[in-house]
Amino acid sequence: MRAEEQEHVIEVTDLRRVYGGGFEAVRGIDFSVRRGEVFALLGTNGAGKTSTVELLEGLAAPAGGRVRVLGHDPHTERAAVRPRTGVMLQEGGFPSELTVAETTRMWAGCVSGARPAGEALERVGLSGKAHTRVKQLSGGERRRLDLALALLGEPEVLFLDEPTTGLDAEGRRATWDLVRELRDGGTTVLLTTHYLEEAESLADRLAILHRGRIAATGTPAEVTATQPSRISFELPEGYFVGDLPPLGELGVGGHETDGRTVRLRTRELQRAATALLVWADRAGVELRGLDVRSASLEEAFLQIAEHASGTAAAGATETVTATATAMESEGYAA
Ligand SMILES: Nc1ncnc2c1ncn2[C@@H]1O[C@H](COP(=O)(O)OP(=O)(O)OP(=O)(O)O)[C@@H](O)[C@H]1O
Repeated sequence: MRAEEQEHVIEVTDLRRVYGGGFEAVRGIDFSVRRGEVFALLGTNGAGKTSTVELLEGLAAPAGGRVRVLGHDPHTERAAVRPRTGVMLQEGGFPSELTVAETTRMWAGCVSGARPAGEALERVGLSGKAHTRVKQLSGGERRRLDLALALLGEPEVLFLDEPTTGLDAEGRRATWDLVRELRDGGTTVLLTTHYLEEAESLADRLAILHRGRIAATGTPAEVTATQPSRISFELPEGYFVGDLPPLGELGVGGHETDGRTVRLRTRELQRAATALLVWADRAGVELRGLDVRSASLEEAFLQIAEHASGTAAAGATETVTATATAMESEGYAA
């Protein structure tokens, strides 16, 4: 790996965000993103994803901890960071009477060294809508316009807050392709998403946020590997669970039955599946509906969120009595 690829372009340490009234939306999180990586922030509604991204973008000051983007504090050294980053917020909020081309040109006027408007629109597949008024765009087309504007300055770091919300399957895939293309060109991308498939397919690494804390982080495969694999099948006629080989010896950590359907959970998938198939073969029976699968990111996400809910229940209503210096300074106070 080249030295510049190891460079952390985003570094977050014990980051906290407190809103007016003392609500702590981000409760001390740590992560870093290397140059050229796609990093996804996942989380349930209200987990703190947007609150975190806004701190990375320098839109607000943290209540505690430290954030560095390209080696600078994005809030106090905004002038050094802003020209090198592209931001796609959840709500673009453009004047709805302007056309797509006018909006793009207007935005380009605020960006130093902006690429031509036509090129940015071409990149996101909006060239055909250049003369359409923004108010006449579909939700998905607006998201693509947001993305075109974020790309105008050819940013080194791109922040995408739910970039594919409202896009149809084709639009979503086109956006994924574009993100991969940007990553391959060396752009660092931090995105938030509700779509686990999106994170699984795009992210080099991810963090699952839950109630302002990181509940799990790693590559999609590492996060998924924290969950057991599953085997399900129908018990053959005349057989009971007790007739199966001893489940504990197969590395099966738990099982459920639903009528004749048996579901096993195991961290030793190959051993458990092999023993089961050998048993069925020797008994001369068919395991109907046999389904053997590793955990998906979705299962990992649901398990982690559920577990974190249980352990965080006591702290769910936690607020902090923030000091005035820790409070938001940019109109976020309630
Ligand atoms: N301006 C604000 N004032 C007070 N609380 C806020 C403010 N903005 C957000 N919050 C609260 O902070 C928490 C985190 O919100 P945030 O928007 O960061 O979550 P999110 O993970 O992006 O959620 P979603 O997936 O729903 O977009 C929520 O409980 C939200 O209600």
